Amino acid sequence: MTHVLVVDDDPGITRFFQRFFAQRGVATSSAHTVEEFNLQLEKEFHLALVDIRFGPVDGVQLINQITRKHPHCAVIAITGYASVKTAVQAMKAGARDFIEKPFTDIDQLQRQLGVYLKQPDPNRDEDDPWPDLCPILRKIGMICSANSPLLPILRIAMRIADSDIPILILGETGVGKEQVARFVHEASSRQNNPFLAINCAAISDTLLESELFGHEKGSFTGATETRQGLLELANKGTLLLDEVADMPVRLQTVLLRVLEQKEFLRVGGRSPIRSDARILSATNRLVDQLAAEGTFREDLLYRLDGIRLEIPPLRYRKDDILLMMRDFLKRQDFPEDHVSPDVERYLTAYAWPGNVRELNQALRHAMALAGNGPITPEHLPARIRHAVEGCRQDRDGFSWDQDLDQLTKRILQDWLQKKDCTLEELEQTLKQLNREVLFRVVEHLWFKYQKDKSKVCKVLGINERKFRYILYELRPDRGDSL
Ligand SMILES: Nc1ncnc2c1ncn2[C@@H]1O[C@H](COP(=O)(O)OP(=O)(O)OP(=O)(O)O)[C@@H](O)[C@H]1O
Repeated sequence: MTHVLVVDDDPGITRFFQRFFAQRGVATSSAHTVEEFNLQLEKEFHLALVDIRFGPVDGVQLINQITRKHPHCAVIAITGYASVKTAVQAMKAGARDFIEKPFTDIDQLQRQLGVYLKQPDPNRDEDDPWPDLCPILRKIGMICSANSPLLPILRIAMRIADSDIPILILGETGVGKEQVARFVHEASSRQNNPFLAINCAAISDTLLESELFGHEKGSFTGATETRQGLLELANKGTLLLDEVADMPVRLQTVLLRVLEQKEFLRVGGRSPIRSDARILSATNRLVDQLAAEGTFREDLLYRLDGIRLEIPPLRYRKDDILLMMRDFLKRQDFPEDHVSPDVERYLTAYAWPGNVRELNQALRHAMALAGNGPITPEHLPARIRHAVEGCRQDRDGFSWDQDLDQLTKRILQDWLQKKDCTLEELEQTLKQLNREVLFRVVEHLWFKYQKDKSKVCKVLGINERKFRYILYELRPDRGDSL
């Protein structure tokens, strides 16, 4: 018999669920206190509903405990309407979904929870482990393995796809931010309308303005006819502002006004235009730092940053690397068994600073060199071979030298590109480097110990409060994601 655990300090809520599940032939246990929770944790259950405001205790911690002790148990967070952000944090901690109090729509609750009460289907297609996500992944050609740290992010994306919460997608270059934006679009009821993206870093201030908002005929030299902008074209669909942190400051001000007033003017236009485009934004920059330095408007950041989806770097997604490799070769009709096992070792040991984009390039390179023969490590780009062969790896095959070398180079290169490099700036750059290295250490341990905060703290020799403090000190933009 299916067994559900309800963790809520409000007896009204536990009684409600006891009745709800009894009517559906499901046994329920409840926990109103931490002591009761600890007792229940030792028992077996298939589904747990956890209030994220559980008295003095952080419900997210309880979710963590359940998912570690019962990895196959689905956990659903219970949240008040105003705390969707916290619910998203709960999903980052391993909850599969969240339900919002008060429960007024019983049919909706039945639909949401019913999925988790079903017995596993013996005929289930093993290639389709998440029937809700897989059709979308297939449609957009996106790969995500069952163990991927990307999976909880996609679950969150799926859950908030139809809301109007602004989504800010963060992650290193080539990690799949645009793919995730497309996923949000496809998971929403906007899917049959356009999905458009614009790179805010790639074009000049005036061209970007005209691309975004359109222009009237004759509004500037070369404007020979009236053109709609992307905001207008994406009406009822989705517009991704890629590299949003690089948007020129003047346009940031215009965009903020447009988001506030919900209407805009074409360049040279007089009549306000309304667009029901859902705006998503993405960046690989440290956006909070830019806001603190004044290069990115804080009020605009606040507007765009309803919920952050942090896309994990490819080096923490080793199963994804192998799945992507197989998928790539399959699409090129390259026989899968034509790849030497050593290649897989190289691919999973490399740090992939250019993430998925770099992986695809490396596979293209290897295929071209291998011709009709099997792909061996010699066919991989030299930088990958050298990085893997020349580096020290820890017991998991993680290559610190490579990862930290690349990080150092990137940060110092950024510094060198500044026009007048003063000593003071160098000092700041080195401080930033220090922080980044420390953050990488924490990030690495976080994934290594499968997000078990207490284990990470033990290794670092600090308590959990200090851990949070360090994270926010190091990278306020990423503290949320760990
Ligand atoms: N999970 C994935 N499965 C399959 N392909 C992917 C995945 N993630 C990214 N890609 C591919 O990798 C390439 C880069 O992805 P994308 O443009 O989404 O990254 P990005 O983070 O937006 O990059 P940038 O920072 O340069 O804007 C694209 O060709 C995309 O199709």
